Amino acid sequence: MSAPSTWTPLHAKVHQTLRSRQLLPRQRRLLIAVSGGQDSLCLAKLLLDLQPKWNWQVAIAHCDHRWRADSEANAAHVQQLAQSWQVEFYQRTATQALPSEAAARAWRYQALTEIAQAHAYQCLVTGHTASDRAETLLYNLMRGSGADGLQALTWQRALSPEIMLVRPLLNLTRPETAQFCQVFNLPVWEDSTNQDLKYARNRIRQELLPYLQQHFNPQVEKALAQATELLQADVEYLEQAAIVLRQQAQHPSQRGLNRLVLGSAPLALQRRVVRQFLQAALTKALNFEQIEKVTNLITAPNRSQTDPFPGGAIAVVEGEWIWLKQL
Ligand SMILES: Nc1ncnc2c1ncn2[C@@H]1O[C@H](COP(=O)(O)OP(=O)(O)OP(=O)(O)O)[C@@H](O)[C@H]1O
Repeated sequence: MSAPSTWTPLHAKVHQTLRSRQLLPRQRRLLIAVSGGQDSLCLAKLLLDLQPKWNWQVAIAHCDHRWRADSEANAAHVQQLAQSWQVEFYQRTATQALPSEAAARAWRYQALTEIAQAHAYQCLVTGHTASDRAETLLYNLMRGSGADGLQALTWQRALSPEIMLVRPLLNLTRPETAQFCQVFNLPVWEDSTNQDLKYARNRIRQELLPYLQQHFNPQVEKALAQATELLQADVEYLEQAAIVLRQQAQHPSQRGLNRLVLGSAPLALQRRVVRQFLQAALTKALNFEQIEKVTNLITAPNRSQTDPFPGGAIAVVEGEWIWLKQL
């Protein structure tokens, strides 16, 4: 596949991470999501260089959101690079306007998952770094997320029963990927929207983080990425404990929660059980206030109830039970 190249400390670091976290097992079919930016080029080069050690089958996918005037040229650039590496290349182009960053992201993950499904790739691999983690943590903190929102950007998560999303570069910083690209002379495509300060993420990257670095902690990105790592382990543990408690508290009809069982549990678990219960029953993500109203019913007087949720159900106290009822 790729020409043998120098083995750098970054190769060793990623190889070690893959081993210790068992992120990309041997012989898997990997679909690498490449935007053309420094992080995903660094990722693609590293995985191609490590490929002989792991016997993966590797391909590259690019999504053209058609957001920027140069997006077609960007896609062609990535295609050419894939060709020069002699790697299978897939591309999707948006057919309708994507009105926001969130819409673009949702479309991109959908498109990448479809490619992976159609061609039996077991792992979709992205170039998210510790710097992305630090930015996401700050962004979510300012929106009032709980631990679950703060632990965003996990090393891996299932996109479907057959496909894992894997992020092997979460312990590299953006300066490290930039340097790597420079050393190997990788043709990075500069995304002009990265400079646009109307996007909150760019302001965090270009204004907030440099400020924190200068005035508080030169290693602030690493520190924030580490905080994410700690939160992730806590969230995993709490979610597991909540699943066990929910099994004890939930009525077999799945429409009721037992207040006596929940009453003696810590608030952190009560909230999680209520959220899991509501999400399963209403199949909608609910906001903090809605979850809080049901959690308060654990100790509320008999006959207390909530306002209707989207879809028209309410939660009502009847003796030792909280019931979800359709109005
Ligand atoms: N147009 C694209 N085509 C293919 N892959 C992409 C594209 N844009 C981003 N990616 C993948 O996603 C990774 C993260 O990119 P970026 O930080 O720009 O996206 P984001 O919108 O912040 O994503 P997320 O919500 O997943 O954090 C890249 O390293 C790359 O692997």
